Amino acid sequence: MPGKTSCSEEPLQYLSGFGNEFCSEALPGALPVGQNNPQACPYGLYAEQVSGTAFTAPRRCNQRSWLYRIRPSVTHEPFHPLDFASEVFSGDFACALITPNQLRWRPFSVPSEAVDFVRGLFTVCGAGSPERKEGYAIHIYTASASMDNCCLGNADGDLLIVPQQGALRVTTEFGTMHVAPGEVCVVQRGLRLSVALAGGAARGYVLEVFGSHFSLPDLGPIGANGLAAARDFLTPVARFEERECDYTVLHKFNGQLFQAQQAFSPFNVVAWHGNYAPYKYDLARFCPLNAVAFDHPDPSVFTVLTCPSAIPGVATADFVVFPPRWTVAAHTFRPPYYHRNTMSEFMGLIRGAYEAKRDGFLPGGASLHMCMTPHGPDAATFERAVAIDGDAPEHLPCDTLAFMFEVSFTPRVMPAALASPHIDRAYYKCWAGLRSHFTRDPNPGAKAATGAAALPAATANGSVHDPGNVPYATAGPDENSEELATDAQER
Ligand SMILES: O=C(O)Cc1cc(O)ccc1O
Ligand SMILES: [Fe+2]
Repeated sequence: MPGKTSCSEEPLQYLSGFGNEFCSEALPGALPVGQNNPQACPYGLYAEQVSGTAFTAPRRCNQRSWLYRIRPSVTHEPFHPLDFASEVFSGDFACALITPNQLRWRPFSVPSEAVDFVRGLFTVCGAGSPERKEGYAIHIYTASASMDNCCLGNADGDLLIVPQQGALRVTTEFGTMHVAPGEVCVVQRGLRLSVALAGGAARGYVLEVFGSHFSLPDLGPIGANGLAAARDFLTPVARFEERECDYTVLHKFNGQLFQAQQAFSPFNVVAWHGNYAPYKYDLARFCPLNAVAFDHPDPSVFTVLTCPSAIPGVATADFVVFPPRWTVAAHTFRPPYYHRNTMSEFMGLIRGAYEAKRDGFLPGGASLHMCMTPHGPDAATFERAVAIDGDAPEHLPCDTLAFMFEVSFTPRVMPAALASPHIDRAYYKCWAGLRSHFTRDPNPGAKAATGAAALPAATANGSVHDPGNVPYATAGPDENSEELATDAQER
């Protein structure tokens, strides 16, 4: 292998803080002092700015970094379109499908053949347009191989990566991050990343936002502390390799993938400074706040990161986590309430079970509830929740870790996602056992009337007429038969 590799064996180090002005140099004195682009940079490096906001964005939200690198990014062959799997990995939702039905997918399977992070990306849904810099896309990745002399730069927006299985080693121009299940990372628009597997076969979720960047939510009356703390966000330190090789730069631009060759590794940044840099966060550090007297608060109380839209208080997308915690609300139906929202909700499960659905919603699977699509706890959860001692504190299992991408634009669903063999066409039946407990007695005594003993057992589907929950071309006479979805991508 020509060239030499620097710094590759050192343990990974991080800088702590959210949105800070960081400085990092892998060689002493590599950062110019007092100016950004001297006539000649230390060590003969090239200066390159990458801006994440308009030059003129207000100072409080202006983001940019300066990179000092061995060769500049511009040194590459022309980009050529790459059309692999464009029907499963996309940013174009014009032809995607609309459905008001509740959707759920069983865990997406990791391919047995060698598939890397980018080739294993599978778009589930999205809305808006990367071209207009508004909206988002939600993807699943399943990977069985590391990206090899290959990186991805995403001109379309920021990527929030949520590993569910298998740790990732995410190398960026700013340094390398180890991101295990239970942690998340953000790689912003335009910053190149190469994903290596650091824990075997990998599966996880990606939220891509086309407009603004992620920020920490305001805490309002909560005060100055709680939820995600700024100091728990970790940005990698500068770390470079000087490697001449045949290198492939993948570039996603307006939803399409392009590829260019260059003769060196792009991870050749010896020093950098600025506030536009990738970061990771351990969800175990999230400090949840919740009801300590009664009633179930809205899930926004669990917001880790928010990507604001132009409308105050309306996020393009919120990243919300449901962590292990005590649930103590008295005389309260403790699981999520039944609801219909103007925002749409994509949910994933990193581990354990989710409080509203202990069955059927599995780690590595997903659910999607559209704008005003009714949903809530399944029948078994309802029965359990009304039967328990409503005042006794309960600790939700320590291994539970569900999350939600709560989005404003109503998503369209990719045809391949609807045709996926993992789609659970019987999902709607989990609510079939929710029967009427209505009585003309205004005070029937909550437990006696609605407790588990008084309820008819939830039938899985028995007497319920099956109208077909997902009326698409791919739905056959037996909607639960996986064999029917022969044209679906096995992801
Ligand atoms: O649908 C869900 O399970 C997510 C959710 C959780 C909650 O505690 C309240 C509302 C809500 O949408
Ligand atoms: Fe919900």
